Amino acid sequence: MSQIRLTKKFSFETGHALYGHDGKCRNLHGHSYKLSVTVIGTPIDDSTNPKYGMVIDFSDLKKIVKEEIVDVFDHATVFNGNSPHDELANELIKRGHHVLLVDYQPTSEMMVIDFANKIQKHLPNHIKLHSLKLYETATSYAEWFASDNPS
Ligand SMILES: Nc1nc2c(c(=O)[nH]1)N=C([C@H](O)[C@H](O)COP(=O)(O)OP(=O)(O)OP(=O)(O)O)CN2
Ligand SMILES: [Zn+2]
Repeated sequence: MSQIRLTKKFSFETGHALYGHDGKCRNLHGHSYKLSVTVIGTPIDDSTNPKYGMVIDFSDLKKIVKEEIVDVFDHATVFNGNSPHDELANELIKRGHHVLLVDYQPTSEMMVIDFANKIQKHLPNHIKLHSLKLYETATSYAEWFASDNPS
């Protein structure tokens, strides 16, 4: 049976600041992130299986990505918890804001690595994460490919 790549697209609005950056991105600002998630596998060959002909039901892929990424990052502000921004973040959390303290600099590169790890943990064994593409702006994106990152 052929290997097929399947892609679903997501979007979410997230704020961030790059502590120590030597340009405008050190300031608190936000993006309308666009994330494309591509998995690879063979379509189910059992006509009695309700998922017959599918690599993965798009709605099952959506559930994983929504729970792990979209619902967590949407309308949140992401700060590098390993930087002095942790003080500001903790003050915002105390005041009831949706803040994420991550253990990395929240660039598109580092976010796409985090997302790959989160998605991989929830995929069934027979389906592999092929790649992720994360648009931070209309003209800037980071990509993660499984083939570039053998485990
Ligand atoms: N390698 C990276 N460089 C930058 C990142 C990043 O995540 N990885 N992030 C930023 C800023 O957060 C922000 O995304 C600005 O990006 P930029 O493409 O410079 O945005 P512009 O609005 O200037 O885009 P134009 O389309 O060129 O106007 C900075 N760098
Ligand atoms: Zn930015």
